[in-house]
Amino acid sequence: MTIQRDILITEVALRDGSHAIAHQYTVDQVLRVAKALGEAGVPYIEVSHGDGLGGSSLQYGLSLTDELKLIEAAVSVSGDSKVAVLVLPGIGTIEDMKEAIKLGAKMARIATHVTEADVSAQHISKAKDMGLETVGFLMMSHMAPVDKLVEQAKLMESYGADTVYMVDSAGALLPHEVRERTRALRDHLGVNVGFHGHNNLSLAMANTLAAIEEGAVRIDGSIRCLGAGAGNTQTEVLVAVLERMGIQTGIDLYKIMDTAEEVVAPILQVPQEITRDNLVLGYAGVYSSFMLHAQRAAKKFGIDSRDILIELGKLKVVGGQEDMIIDVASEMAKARN
Ligand SMILES: CC[C@H](O)CC(=O)C(=O)O
Ligand SMILES: [Mn+2]
Repeated sequence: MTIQRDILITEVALRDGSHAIAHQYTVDQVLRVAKALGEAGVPYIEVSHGDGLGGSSLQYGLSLTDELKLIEAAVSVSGDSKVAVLVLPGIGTIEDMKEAIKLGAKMARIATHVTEADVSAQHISKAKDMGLETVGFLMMSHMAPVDKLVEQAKLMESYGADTVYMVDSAGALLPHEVRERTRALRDHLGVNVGFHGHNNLSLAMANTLAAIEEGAVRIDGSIRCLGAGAGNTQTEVLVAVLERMGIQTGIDLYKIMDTAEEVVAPILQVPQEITRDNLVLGYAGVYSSFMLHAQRAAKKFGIDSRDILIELGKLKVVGGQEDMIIDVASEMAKARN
């Protein structure tokens, strides 16, 4: 039987959520979550270190478990769901993708800063050659004006991406900005448009609906908001809202709610809430994945983590510049003494 899906959801808790739990996923947790997501009918499940394949490092945070073991575990229990991997050129290599394919990964999402799509050329074309469904993932999309975003998305399309995502990494975009950007992408691309939000300003759902209304057909969610910062658009809530709107996701509402409550909630180290630090991520336009790093630096140097995040926002620090968090905190501590 073919399942009707108007919108294809990629569940990112087993990748983006890795940031929220300091990359401490165990094989057992991944087995339980991926099995339940598969049974609920989630079409795509992303599994990798939070910063993508090869991300386990002192700079980004060491994984408790080798991500290849986590991918293998997810593939073994996820049934008809496809397992996806995230790859940031400069961190994850073509060899890493080959390993993931051997284990059964079916989709690669190649992520770059919103103005640096050119560095994705080789990864996107290789991923396509190797038979993967391929997504271009333009992170920190709030940092580029609409025409720049479109230009960069077109580059990814030209390299062979099947879908290009606007990624609101900081949860900083407002609904009218998402609307305008999605419409422009829709007007200028021949491939699917996707949206990945973060809930730091409590706008992930509103932004997701704005993106869908303007033609986005690929949407990311994290179950129980298990994503970086305040998490992403909450998958089980999104399924319910879309069902009310008559939009089919092909996901079983009761099963995804049960997964959230019984399988994912016990994994959370703290509830995923819009804490003051998460709010500041969205307000200042800072990478959601910087949160735990900033909190650690705040503790070490005795600085208010909000001041560090605001300064990082002013400096327009982007992914890969995690070392700047320590620099900023130590400069602030020096200036104070
Ligand atoms: C550092 C990679 C990042 O977590 C990817 C992502 O989900 C985002 O930019 O929001
Ligand atoms: Mn994210």
